[in-house]
Amino acid sequence: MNAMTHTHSVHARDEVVVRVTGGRPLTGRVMVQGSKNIALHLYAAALVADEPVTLQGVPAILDTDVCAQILIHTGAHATVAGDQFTVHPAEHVTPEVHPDLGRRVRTTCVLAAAVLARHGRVWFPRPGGDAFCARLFDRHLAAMEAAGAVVTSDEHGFTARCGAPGVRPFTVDAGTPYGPSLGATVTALLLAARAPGTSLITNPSIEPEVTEAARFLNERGVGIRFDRDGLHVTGSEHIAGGRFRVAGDRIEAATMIMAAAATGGSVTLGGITTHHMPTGLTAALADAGILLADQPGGMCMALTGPLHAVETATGPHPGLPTDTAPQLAAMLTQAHGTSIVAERIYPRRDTHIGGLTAFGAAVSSKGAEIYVRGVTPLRAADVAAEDIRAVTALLLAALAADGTSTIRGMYHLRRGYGRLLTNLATLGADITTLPEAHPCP
Ligand SMILES: CC(=O)N[C@H]1[C@@H](OP(=O)(O)OP(=O)(O)OC[C@H]2O[C@@H](n3ccc(=O)[nH]c3=O)[C@H](O)[C@@H]2O)O[C@H](CO)[C@@H](O)[C@@H]1O
Ligand SMILES: C=C(OP(=O)(O)O)C(=O)O
Repeated sequence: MNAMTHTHSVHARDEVVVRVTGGRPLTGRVMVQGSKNIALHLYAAALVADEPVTLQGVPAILDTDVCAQILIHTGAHATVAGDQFTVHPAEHVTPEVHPDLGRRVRTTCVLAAAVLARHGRVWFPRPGGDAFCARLFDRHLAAMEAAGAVVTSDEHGFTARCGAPGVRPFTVDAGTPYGPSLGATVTALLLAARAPGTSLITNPSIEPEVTEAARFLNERGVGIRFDRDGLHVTGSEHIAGGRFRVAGDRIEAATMIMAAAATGGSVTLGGITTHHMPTGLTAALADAGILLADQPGGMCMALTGPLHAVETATGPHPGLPTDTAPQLAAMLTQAHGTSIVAERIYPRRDTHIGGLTAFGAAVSSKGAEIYVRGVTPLRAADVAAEDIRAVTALLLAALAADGTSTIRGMYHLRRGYGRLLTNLATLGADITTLPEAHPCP
């Protein structure tokens, strides 16, 4: 019998609204959670192991709960103890990614690749996650086909099936018109990890999600070498288990730094160092007037003076992460001058603009570019967020605004942040959560 202690119900979208009274500088020290996106890719990587794997420092968020249930649905035994997630390989496998839960998270294809790598066949639905624009997954299917699977689609999803003896060594390109695909690189890594021979992934992503998944596999017997041709992966017949720690969440860290900067405060963060922060992010922050420095057990930030406008663009690691651009736009409402934040990973990612405008921000978009004019005094607003980073951009605006704001769409926050609201309150934010009032029938 599989056992799991849930921190969330994975089925109910039981909502709360958040009330924020802005205008208080955020100051103090808090811990960042383990990285959402690294953890989610490691949940998939844990499925290719032949022995129990314990992931330490797992964030208590909806997406990790959903992924845990997906692993259990495949037949794996999973337990949670505090921030540790342990998965034991399945004795009796159900080679499918749960049809409903698989539509809730983005890593569906990566999870499917792990099942295919171990068991030679899998069914999976179309991936979920945020829907701010079309998010393609053709390179994931290409990797499965290159590894010898025949991939067919039905009304609800896809079947990938290899002949005996399962996945074979392959070459696949992880490049897309928007740069290397993070997810497809991990999909290819997991397939190659169990293929008998050496595979080559050309144009691989080098996001921390990839390098941590590669380190996880390498420590467990998979040969991994990176050179100018790409990632060379030599599969292993036996992939060991054991413990692996999830790195700190650089996106949550960036969010708290920007919230502190927008409110004229200063924070120290435990569980993360400047080494975890991509240089594209630290450069944009430095241009805005925010400096980061390591401290024992963490990192601190300081403002060099009033915030300045910046011109920056998201990009592949170590560029400015796309997952920080909405929060950056919110912070830049409090910077002097006109900023431009261009989105280069997605054709469009601007669901935060409407909400920021409701706070009185002078924000607009033209194609993939977002323009922010500051300094604009923000006023309280009643807004709803549509996705995970838009919700934190709106929270950040509320923290900098005059008066009490209401933010809806907390389902998106719960997907990726386990204790952001608690952390912000510890730093001095005036935040309360209330059950959402439902209209009378
Ligand atoms: C490189 C990068 O910054 N990746 C981001 C991407 O990861 P995620 O893994 O979700 O997305 P990918 O890195 O695969 O996608 C990057 C781009 O490539 C395109 N694409 C992707 C796969 C594919 O098969 N074909 C294709 O064309 C996507 O539509 C997108 O425009 O979104 C996550 C959530 O916001 C972020 O945490 C990641 O940092
Ligand atoms: C968009 C994000 O998540 P997902 O890929 O899970 O939708 C994100 O982490 O910013």
